Amino acid sequence: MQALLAMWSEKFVGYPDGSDLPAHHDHCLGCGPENPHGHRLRAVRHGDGVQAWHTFDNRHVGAPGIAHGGAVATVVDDLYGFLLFLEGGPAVTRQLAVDYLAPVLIGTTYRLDAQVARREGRKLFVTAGATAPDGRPVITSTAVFVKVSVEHFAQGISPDVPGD
Ligand SMILES: CCCCCCCC(=O)SCCNC(=O)CCNC(=O)[C@H](O)C(C)(C)COP(=O)(O)OP(=O)(O)OC[C@H]1O[C@@H](n2cnc3c(N)ncnc32)[C@H](O)[C@@H]1OP(=O)(O)O
Repeated sequence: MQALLAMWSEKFVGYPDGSDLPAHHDHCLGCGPENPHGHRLRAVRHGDGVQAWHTFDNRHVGAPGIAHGGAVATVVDDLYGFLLFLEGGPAVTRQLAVDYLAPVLIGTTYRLDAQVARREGRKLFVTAGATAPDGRPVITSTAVFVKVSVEHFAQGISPDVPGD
């Protein structure tokens, strides 16, 4: 728990516009560099939001040549997680909606953007989208994140799980 507290306090600091944002942790399915099944999403601060460029590979295939919808949702959910570094503290996904406007193709690089649309008490209402190289939107999303204390994450800590 102490290590977790230390990790959070190191990461929830100010990030200038355009700077790289850190992974949530090394084994995070969305962005962890040590997760062999993960997406290794990298994101930067972009104004008051976050931006990423992402390419799905054959580990994430659904229909041939097309990214699995769940994989796309994972990346969008994790992208929202980068907004929390700008908010200054942790929160978790309470509700996530994804509109799939067009197939997300394996091997194509998409631009993803996310921002906080509204804050209400402990809730963050966030929006995101992904754009194809020709500028077409391929997904849009909304979500509700709820701010939590670091103690929330103690529920998942086990000595047998890598990264804990
Ligand atoms: C540092 C983070 C890394 C980010 C990684 C990427 C993101 C993730 O994968 S997070 C992991 C997945 N998410 C989770 O595990 C969260 C599981 N859920 C929980 O733990 C709890 O529901 C928790 C702590 C969020 C809130 O619990 P609880 O305090 O009982 O409140 P709950 O009844 O669920 O509702 C919370 C608020 O959301 C509101 N709410 C719920 N659904 C909706 C909705 N669809 N639209 C609008 N508001 C909603 C509720 O009305 C409530 O509002 P208020 O604060 O005004 O009362």
